[in-house]
Amino acid sequence: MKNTEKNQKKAQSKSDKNNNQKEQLHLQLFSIHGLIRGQNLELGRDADTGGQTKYVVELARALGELPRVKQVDLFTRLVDDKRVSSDYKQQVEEISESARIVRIRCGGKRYMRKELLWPHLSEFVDNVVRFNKKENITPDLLHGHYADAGYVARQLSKLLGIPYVFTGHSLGRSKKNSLANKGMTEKQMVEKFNINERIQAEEDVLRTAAHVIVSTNHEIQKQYKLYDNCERAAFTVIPPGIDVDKFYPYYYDHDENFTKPEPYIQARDKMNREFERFFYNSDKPLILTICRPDRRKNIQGLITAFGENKELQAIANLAVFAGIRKDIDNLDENEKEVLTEMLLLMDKYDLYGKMALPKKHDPTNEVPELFRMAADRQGVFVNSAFSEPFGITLIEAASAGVPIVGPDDGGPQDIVKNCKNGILVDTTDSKALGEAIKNILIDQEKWREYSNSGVNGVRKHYSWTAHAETFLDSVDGVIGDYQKTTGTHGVTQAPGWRFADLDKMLITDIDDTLVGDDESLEEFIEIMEKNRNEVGFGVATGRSLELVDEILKEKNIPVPDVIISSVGTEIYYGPDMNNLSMDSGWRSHISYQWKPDRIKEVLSDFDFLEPQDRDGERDFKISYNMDSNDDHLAKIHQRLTENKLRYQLIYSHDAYLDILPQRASKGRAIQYLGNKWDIKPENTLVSGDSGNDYEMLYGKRLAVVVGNHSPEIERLRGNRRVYFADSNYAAGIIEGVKYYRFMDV
Ligand SMILES: O=c1ccn([C@@H]2O[C@H](COP(=O)(O)OP(=O)(O)O[C@H]3O[C@H](CO)[C@@H](O)[C@H](O)[C@H]3O)[C@@H](O)[C@H]2O)c(=O)[nH]1
Ligand SMILES: O=P(O)(O)OC[C@H]1O[C@](O)(CO)[C@@H](O)[C@@H]1O
Repeated sequence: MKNTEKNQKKAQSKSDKNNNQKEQLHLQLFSIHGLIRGQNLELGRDADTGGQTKYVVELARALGELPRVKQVDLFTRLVDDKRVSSDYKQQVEEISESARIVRIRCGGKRYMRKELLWPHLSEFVDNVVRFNKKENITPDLLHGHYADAGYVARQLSKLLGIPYVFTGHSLGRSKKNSLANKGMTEKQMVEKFNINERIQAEEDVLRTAAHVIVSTNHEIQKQYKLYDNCERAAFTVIPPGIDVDKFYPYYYDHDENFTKPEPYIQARDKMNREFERFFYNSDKPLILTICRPDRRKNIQGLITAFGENKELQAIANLAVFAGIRKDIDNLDENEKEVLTEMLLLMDKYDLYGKMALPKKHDPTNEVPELFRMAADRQGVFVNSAFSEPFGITLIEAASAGVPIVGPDDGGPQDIVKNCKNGILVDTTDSKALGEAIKNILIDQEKWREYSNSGVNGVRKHYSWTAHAETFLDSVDGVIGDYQKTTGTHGVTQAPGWRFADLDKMLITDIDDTLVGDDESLEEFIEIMEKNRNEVGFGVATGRSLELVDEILKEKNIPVPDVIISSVGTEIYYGPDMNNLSMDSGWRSHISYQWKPDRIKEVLSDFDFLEPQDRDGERDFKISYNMDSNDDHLAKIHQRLTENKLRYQLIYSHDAYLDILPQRASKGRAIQYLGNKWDIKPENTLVSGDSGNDYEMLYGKRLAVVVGNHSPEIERLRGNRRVYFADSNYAAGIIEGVKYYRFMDV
């Protein structure tokens, strides 16, 4: 299908969608950290696998069940690492008829903690763009989960012209405050958690997301209120749901007509045996906690509360399920600290025989069963976190019929208001925590009341089906927002609208290639415009963006679809010269090991280098004037390598020296564009005239060297995919276009 037709159809289908609410939707969810799969989630495996992991899988399934939804893609990171299951290296995993997990490469193959993923997020964005183009998908809505996926969804939204919504799960500013209260310095937080980048991403998301979905009102009032852009965000409160079939009430087991599923029978048996290993008397009421081994969960507070309260120790046992571990020594520093402190406290209060710290458990069958075991033993579930954005464990406990004790800060306040299933306390006060637990344990009537109303409250307030329906209702208007960004010809400013359908592009150098002869330039423009629907038009030049603008205006050249400027260090998308969008993925790609200040510093004593005026300098280009002298170049190379700096030197016209990041060049920028938008090198025609075009002309692309080329480019002659035109300037490009039969002439 011709691209004009494709674009029209696409615009038509989008406007149909806006008019016909019954049109089926394609939703894309993002939760980057990895270790997400359809079955047997490894919750609590580490600090990054917990409530959010479960939330996104269950949300994807629930959305996929709605009649109005055609497809849900849940994107996460592809991990190919012997230390984790091979399930995580499968690119696509169907998790229901209309929902699937799509795994995307970014930052190599190894599994890594989420804070280390920030430098690689642009790669994630680019690979999603490519995946969608290959699969011919134009999603209707993007949904980022957690700050990093918020960043990804925002970038995709800009590139593709599609609205996005955001769910935070846990917020950087709250974490920063709580770490500061614990005595951590800002420097440590930046080093360990990349906290400021995360907070900046959250601020940006609040400014630009179409909706911010939160689980509770408290999240808005107490957590998002800490953000400068809070007032600009459109919040929607929708609590998550729970699988009530899995977390069924404990008393079902006592009904002779109920057939307990086999996996739960086995799970109970196994957990009973586990308790036998730890407890003197494992029939005593059980104080249960299940959480990630994260300092914020304040497990130490709970052990202290139990340790300090002899009465509590006399009436109950404490079981702490804090993730899964083999060897604490091999864990990440934060988890290691939490677990070590737990063991030290157990020893300090001599809790042997009264406290269990099992090394592993299975979140799929054993966790639901553990809640029921706690209920059967007339126990209590405790979430002792300092604060909790929501607290899925509290609704799991409610659903199974265990009363709860939780923090009087955050989501638990909404949960207890709805479910009336327990007591909230200041969890930093270990005495109060211990007393609250004891008060439920010793009061049978209260226990039963909390247990029953928890079971009923969860079924009334926390359903994934209701969540998914409310979600769709609230984003309905947003999906219609396409039109707001639609330009006069039905094409939006977002490059995705143009590039998602393009299979071919022509990219040319400007000076002495595209311009030089006005007559043939005019002819070239005519040909290009005639083919513009099928073929993207780009320029790749040493000029800065401002100078590109100047020459385009001077020569009446239509605004290209893409401008690669400043020797390949910047990529911009048209079509509106006053509103170009920069490719931030490219920016982030070339920023790798780029240390401009350090470069300037180590070269500062070379008096043969004269810095060019500030106009010549860009974020990714340092420019000097320098007389021709081989010795000078050698000295610069030596100085930069001695200082272990990564760079490229481009010396031109025997006068100008540009120092660029190692990864930047016109050729690599074109290759990057081809990869991102899935345009094959064989469908990319490039043209140039001089030495600084050499690297973009060499390779698999269809290259055209214009007749008026400089001698240094002669070395390309004889290459299969390099055509040397006889004609000069734009006429040479036209000759090359004809030679390759690249487009209608
Ligand atoms: O060793 C463990 C630890 C946790 N879990 C499970 O993991 C989930 C934990 O969820 P939650 O209690 O909500 O805590 P977080 O992991 O901290 O989740 C974050 O994201 C959730 C979803 O938005 C919010 O409810 C939380 O407040 C927020 O901190 C629950 O299903 C637990 O049963 C296990 O199975 N085993
Ligand atoms: O401590 P943080 O960085 O706020 O993150 C909380 C973590 O808990 C999770 O719920 C784990 O699934 C994720 O949201 C996140 O990885």
